[in-house]
Amino acid sequence: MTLEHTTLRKYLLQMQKEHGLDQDLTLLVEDIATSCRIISHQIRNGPFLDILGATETSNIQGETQKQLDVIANDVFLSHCSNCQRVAALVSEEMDDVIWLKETPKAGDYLVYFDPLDGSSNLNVNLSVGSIFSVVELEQDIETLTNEVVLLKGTKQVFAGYSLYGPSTSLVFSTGKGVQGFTHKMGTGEFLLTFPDMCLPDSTEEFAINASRWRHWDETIRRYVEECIKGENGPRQKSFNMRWTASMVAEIHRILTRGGVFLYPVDAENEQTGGKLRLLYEANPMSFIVEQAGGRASTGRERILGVQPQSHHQRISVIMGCRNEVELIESYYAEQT
Ligand SMILES: O=P(O)(O)OC[C@H]1O[C@](O)(COP(=O)(O)O)[C@@H](O)[C@@H]1O
Ligand SMILES: [Mg+2]
Ligand SMILES: [Mg+2]
Repeated sequence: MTLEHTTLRKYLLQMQKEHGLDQDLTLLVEDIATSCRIISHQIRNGPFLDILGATETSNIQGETQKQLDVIANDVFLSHCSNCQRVAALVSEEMDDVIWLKETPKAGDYLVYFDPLDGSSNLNVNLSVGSIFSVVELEQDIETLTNEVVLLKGTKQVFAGYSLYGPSTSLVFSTGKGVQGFTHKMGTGEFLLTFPDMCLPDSTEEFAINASRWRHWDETIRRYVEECIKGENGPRQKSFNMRWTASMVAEIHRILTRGGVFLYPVDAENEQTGGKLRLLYEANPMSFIVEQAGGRASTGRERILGVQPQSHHQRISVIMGCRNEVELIESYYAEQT
């Protein structure tokens, strides 16, 4: 049977049958897909509902919340709590871990999410997304502490994102490659439109917020400078650059046509460890990128191997086509 245009339900059932995908995880993935469908609808009707603006509240990271950050968070909260195996939820928009079980057991799930990524793009009608990740507990838990949710990205059993662009995409991995679905207007189904998404090893496109040049360390400056020098520089080829200020849009473009994405730790953000959050931005995207054949690194180590220290921890992020990420890692190795 060809998988092309298979519905999400059919794909998940096939994964259950052929790869032993857990039935509860299947239900959770469907709840996540429902959340994305609802959020997509809210975003597309945002101007009518007058919900594109800011709230008067800030999240734990000190960022002003958009109304849709809060709405999207509520949607994820209510739908991801449906699955009986979910023990806890961790969100960019919530200060604390939300515990759904008092005594979680081995096999229960922890769900991490950035309900709306790139939300500064909302009121200019550019792409935003949601990012999500699921980890399975390896042991029974007797005391509920934040340490319980501080698990390495290598422990993820599912990670994905939804991109609310010209169409709504749902891209995820259960550890068996990366599958891209598109929300079909009219029926509301997610259909498999981009099976087995793969990254090429090389690229001629990079993505970085170049306005931060003055804050970068010498490795990042060297890498970007060499790209910009084009055919006559050490790379001997011409590079293109993109920056959409939405990690989801950025990674989706890279999965589709190659590239490398950088949001490195720099002199301005080093006190917090970088800009992007490890548990619900860097880890899920690293899982996807690795599953598509790419590489995800802090510049000095594999992101998925980093032991989290706190649930809103930030980290340096360099991910995408393997050759570029390895080149930057080799530059960092030379620096020390
Ligand atoms: O505004 P900057 O510094 O370019 O940062 C853009 C980055 O910040 C983020 O928007 C952070 O995500 P949130 O909108 O979830 O806070 C990334 O998606 C994006 O890569
Ligand atoms: Mg984000
Ligand atoms: Mg966000």
